[in-house]
Amino acid sequence: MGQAYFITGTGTDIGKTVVTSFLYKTLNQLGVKTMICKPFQTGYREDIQGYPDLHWFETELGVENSGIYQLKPETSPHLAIRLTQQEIDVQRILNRIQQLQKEFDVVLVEGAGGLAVPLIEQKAGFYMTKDLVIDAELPIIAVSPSGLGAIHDALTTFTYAQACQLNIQSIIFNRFNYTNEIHQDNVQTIEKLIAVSPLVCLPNFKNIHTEMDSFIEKLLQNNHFVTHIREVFNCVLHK
Ligand SMILES: Nc1ncnc2c1ncn2[C@@H]1O[C@H](COP(=O)(O)OP(=O)(O)OP(=O)(O)O)[C@@H](O)[C@H]1O
Ligand SMILES: C[C@H](N)[C@H](N)CCCCCC(=O)O
Ligand SMILES: [Mg+2]
Repeated sequence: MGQAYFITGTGTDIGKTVVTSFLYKTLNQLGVKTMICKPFQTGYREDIQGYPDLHWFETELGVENSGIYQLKPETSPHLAIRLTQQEIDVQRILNRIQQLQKEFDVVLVEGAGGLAVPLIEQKAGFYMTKDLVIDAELPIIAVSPSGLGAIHDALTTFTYAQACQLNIQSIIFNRFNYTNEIHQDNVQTIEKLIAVSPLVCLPNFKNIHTEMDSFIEKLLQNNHFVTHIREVFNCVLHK
């Protein structure tokens, strides 16, 4: 039986899909049978005649059927559901994740937006992203930017996760500027504040389509990284 991990972040547009793709490629390189699942995708895009994350996973990684619910309005899931009157069955999501865990060693489940996002508005209140994480019993991998403002965003996300008694397994920084003092200090300061060591700092790729593979190739020669990713993914790695 494999394990699913929830990929969340400090907000929308911060790189969850890019990080999910990075992890998918890296784990596959390490012989780990990996799949991606995006339970809620909002924001239909006319230019691609589809949904951005699902389209990315298909065109960049060849991963099909990563979605469960797609909603056209480019909004929070709870509002898109209200606007479209789409029926949502949480059990369908839980069953899909369960089924994928039977078929794969690792399942990367990407959230919609940041961690504190409402998914479904119910009479009794909101079914939040954290409720899905709890119901599906998922450890979390958080994605954070590293530039100015990242300390607040990362710390509030982690504090919210702790308040919800969620397990933050690891953090990955995105669009990291290796020569910038603020970026360097932010990563160190955030690590001190949340006591979770970053798995990797992804650079701001000039051409993400061509540069990520060589970045991963170099990284896999670093034994410290391979040991660390082995720990994060609970030694499901075969090699
Ligand atoms: N490290 C990076 N290098 C280059 N481009 C990046 C990087 N990270 C993100 N991007 C680009 O920034 C945009 C937002 O990234 P991404 O789609 O991964 O965000 P997201 O958090 O998944 O957003 P959403 O909340 O909509 O799912 C995309 O166009 C993506 O290609
Ligand atoms: C449309 C966007 N790209 C994401 N798919 C959904 C973002 C939800 C954000 C909710 C909020 O924090 O206000
Ligand atoms: Mg995304």
